[in-house]
Amino acid sequence: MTQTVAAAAQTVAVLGTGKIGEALLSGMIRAGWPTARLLATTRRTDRAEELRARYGVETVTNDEAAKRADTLILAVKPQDMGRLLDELGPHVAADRLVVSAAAGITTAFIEERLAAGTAVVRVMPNTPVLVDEGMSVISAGSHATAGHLAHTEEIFGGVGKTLRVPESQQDAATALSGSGPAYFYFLVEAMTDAGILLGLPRAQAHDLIVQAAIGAAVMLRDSGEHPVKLREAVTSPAGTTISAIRELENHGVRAALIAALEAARDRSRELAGGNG
Ligand SMILES: NC(=O)C1=CN([C@@H]2O[C@H](COP(=O)(O)OP(=O)(O)OC[C@H]3O[C@@H](n4cnc5c(N)ncnc54)[C@H](OP(=O)(O)O)[C@@H]3O)[C@@H](O)[C@H]2O)C=CC1
Ligand SMILES: O=C(O)[C@@H]1CCC=N1
Repeated sequence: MTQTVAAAAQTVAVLGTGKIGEALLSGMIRAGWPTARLLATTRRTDRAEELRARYGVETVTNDEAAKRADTLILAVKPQDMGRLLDELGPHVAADRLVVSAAAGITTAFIEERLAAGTAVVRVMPNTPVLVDEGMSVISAGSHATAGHLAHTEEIFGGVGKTLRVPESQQDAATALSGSGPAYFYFLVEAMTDAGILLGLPRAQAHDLIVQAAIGAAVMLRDSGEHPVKLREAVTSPAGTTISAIRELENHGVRAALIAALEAARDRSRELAGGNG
């Protein structure tokens, strides 16, 4: 997908180019950002070499990224954020936009460690940005303007959908959307094991479940129907599906999912406190 990048004159740096940082970097390149306008930072030189070879982007130190980039996307682990901000603080001019993709880290946590008035935006993306089907949930910090939010949407909108929420909803959004893909992979893994139990070869079981997941996802997205209605259409009287649903209810799968997402939300809330 090649798009016109209105803000192409802007330089964007990804600081901490691991799994999500690389996914974003590759997505921005697919969306038409000139590599000359992108910078990446890493902690290890072998990782920097890998990124240069794979994408042709310049890799620099965190200080240099802070000096040269208009927008800094912070993609280190929440536990590394305090240290990174201590390192960056003196080098980030107050006219820069700082975007954090870290779970749990509040915009206030970042603002306190940067020059007064620096614009900060908090974003929770997810790994389907790798296939341009990401979801990025966006909240403004106290100095971020409509222009800063629009610029952030331009970056993340190139690799999927975006949604603005008040920052008070970010931990919940992280539980649903940031972590969300992992729950579906977990279900596919478990259902493939069930296929083995029922005597199917693993590859065939995998293909059947993945296609069921894709079909169900497209119907959920495109039909406009409530999931209950879609499930009822599969569930024939005295048939196979209701036998399975009874077992899911007997095993408390609905309650387990609610508890799981609540635990993810609570962990997100804890993470800003994990910086020392
Ligand atoms: N993975 C996901 O699905 C999602 C992750 N996130 C958030 O993204 C962030 C990163 O997660 P993820 O990509 O999974 O983790 P990774 O560990 O893959 O990426 C973090 C990267 O940051 C590097 N790093 C750490 N400190 C520095 C530093 N001071 N300077 C430069 N680079 C540094 C690490 O280097 P090294 O390799 O040497 O450790 C690592 O490559 C987290 O805050 C997470 O909450 C948000 C949404 C989804
Ligand atoms: O597991 C995590 O903490 C990160 C944040 C959302 C998805 N992965």
